[in-house]
Amino acid sequence: MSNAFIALGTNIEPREEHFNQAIESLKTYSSIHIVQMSSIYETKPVGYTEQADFLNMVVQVQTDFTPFELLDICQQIEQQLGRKRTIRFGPRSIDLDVLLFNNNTIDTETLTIPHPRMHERAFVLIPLQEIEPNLKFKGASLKEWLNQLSKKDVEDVRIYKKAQR
Ligand SMILES: Nc1ncnc2c1ncn2[C@@H]1O[C@H](COP(=O)(O)OP(=O)(O)OP(=O)(O)O)[C@@H](O)[C@H]1O
Ligand SMILES: Nc1nc2c(c(=O)[nH]1)N=C(CO)CN2
Repeated sequence: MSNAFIALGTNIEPREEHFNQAIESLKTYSSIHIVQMSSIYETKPVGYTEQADFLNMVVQVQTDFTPFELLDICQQIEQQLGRKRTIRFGPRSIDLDVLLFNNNTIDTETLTIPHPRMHERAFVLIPLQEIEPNLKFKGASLKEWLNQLSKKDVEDVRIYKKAQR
């Protein structure tokens, strides 16, 4: 069994429903077990700022799939939920990014692990820190990566719905 973290993002309504459907779709695979889910955070758009606020969260899964198979499943779920690719970093009904897969480093045309932009995204690091506070990647802890970000980036990530534990 491998251990992986997947980041979810949405900024098209019904946002929470998109998360619910994506998680239900992940659960339909007998080779994917959801181990932990973060709270849901409401976050200011990063990159392309003229768009609605996002909901973001991170889930930890155990899986028998390869990283490439897991990426493929994430992309199938995006398609099912009507993801359209128009503006880069623009609005989306759902985005599922594979953040980490065991301690693997992968650098191919279609898949990069660790996710190439995760270390600069408070909307990823904060939910990840909630469920796996001691995690390290690319030689630094989540706290160290977060300390590199601006105060505003961190403040722009707010709890929207606390996880039930
Ligand atoms: N770790 C990864 N997780 C998801 N997609 C990845 C990863 N590494 C590379 N990719 C590639 O990135 C491509 C673009 O992904 P996508 O359209 O979701 O980008 P985006 O959501 O607009 O931006 P970002 O990748 O910064 O979140 C995908 O087709 C996929 O092949
Ligand atoms: N707050 C926030 N901003 C973003 C997000 C996201 O998920 N949340 N995703 C992006 C492209 O992947 C671009 N900008």
